[in-house]
Amino acid sequence: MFLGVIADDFTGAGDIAVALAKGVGDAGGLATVQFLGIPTDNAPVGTEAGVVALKSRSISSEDAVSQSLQAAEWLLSQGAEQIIFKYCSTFDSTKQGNIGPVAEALAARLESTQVIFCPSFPANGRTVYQGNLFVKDVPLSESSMAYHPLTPMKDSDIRRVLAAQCKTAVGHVSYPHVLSGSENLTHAIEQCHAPFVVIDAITDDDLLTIARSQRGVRFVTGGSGIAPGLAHNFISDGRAQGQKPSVAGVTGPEIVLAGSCSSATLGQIKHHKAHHPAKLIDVDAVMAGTVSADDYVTFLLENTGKAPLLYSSADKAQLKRLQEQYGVEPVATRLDELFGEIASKAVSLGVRRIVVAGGETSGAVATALGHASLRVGPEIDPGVPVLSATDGSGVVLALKSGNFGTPDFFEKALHVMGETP
Ligand SMILES: Nc1ncnc2c1ncn2[C@@H]1O[C@H](COP(=O)(O)OP(=O)(O)O)[C@@H](O)[C@H]1O
Ligand SMILES: O=C(O)[C@@H](O)C(=O)COP(=O)(O)O
Repeated sequence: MFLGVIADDFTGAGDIAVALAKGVGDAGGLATVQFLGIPTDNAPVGTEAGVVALKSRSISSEDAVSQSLQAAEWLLSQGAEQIIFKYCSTFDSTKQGNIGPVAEALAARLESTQVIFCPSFPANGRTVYQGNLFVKDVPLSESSMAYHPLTPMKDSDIRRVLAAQCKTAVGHVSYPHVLSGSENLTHAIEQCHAPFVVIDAITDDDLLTIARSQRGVRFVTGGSGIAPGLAHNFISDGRAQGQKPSVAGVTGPEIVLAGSCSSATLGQIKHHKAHHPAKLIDVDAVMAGTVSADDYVTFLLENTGKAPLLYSSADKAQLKRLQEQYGVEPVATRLDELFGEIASKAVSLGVRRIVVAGGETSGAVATALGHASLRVGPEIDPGVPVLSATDGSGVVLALKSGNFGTPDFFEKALHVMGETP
């Protein structure tokens, strides 16, 4: 294993896994496997990049640090030379962290005196300029991320967001240094004299420059945007051959589950509902215990073949009412459990293709399904691959970050899952 990734949620893990597997242009990427939780066994022979998916974004900082350190130990034991801490391209975090505390702990373990922070992901409209994160043409704090159910992002200046989460000094390397090429950039990073360095990046070319500057660096942090270049470092050095991600297609019964309340998912639900059977989860009934997973599984199984959608997703006003009435954590936890239970019942009854919208929701579903690892297949939309269980169960998953994907994503995902390379 050349590269080891610790991802703070399951959709983010798939996002970076496909970026590493694709690499740069025709040169291809690394043989990448995504692990669900901290593995107990060795990685499959031939794994060049291993991505450990944690569900550590919204848990306590202590737990996030402890799990991330354990993941790092396993990756190091598999031979990983470079460790990446992958967080969201919108820097999703709570007031306490967990980006800052986890990065501090990993930097100490890996004896890194300087660490870059690079969430930029231009393919999905996330760029960083003057230390401020933009989502398409608006600052982060004016995007829908300001209303996220668990990690509302109210400040676009990620230098300030990071500094508030940790004791380590946070510096900044500005855009002109990135434009000046990787050698000059390396020098600018050193000159910054702060242990944590936020770097501006607007285009994919900028990310390649930044990735080149990180060749041989033991610890890097970022979104998935920087990953193709980091994979490419091993290919251009002649250490890996480069390959294209592919997995065998599956055409079995299908379901779509959405727990994300992000604006892209709300648009995808609206689009999908117009032509497919869809059911909204009655959150009040769930909280009162008057509906069960079985009720919803029945709806899904009655409609397989027609791409049935089950969703809890709510708009800003509904979300506010539900969270005020039941509490943010209790309602999210109950819905995550429900989605997990529904998915595992559906698989036991023959469902083989599952599309999930939402990072936490995907984490709950994938954990409930219990696959130890997933092979990375083709990319459906930027940052969302087909993932195929390696345990012979024939299950394929598409775990979509809330704000990723075109309006027709759900149908498209089911179609790509069925394609054989
Ligand atoms: N109607 C709802 N009311 C309150 N919370 C909800 C509702 N629907 C979903 N949630 C919770 O909101 C969170 C959405 O987060 P997530 O799945 O990570 O989506 P995203 O990828 O958009 O961030 C989940 O924990 C989910 O259980
Ligand atoms: O980096 C990204 O934007 C994604 O990989 C990601 O982590 C998004 O998080 P969710 O929307 O919570 O899935």
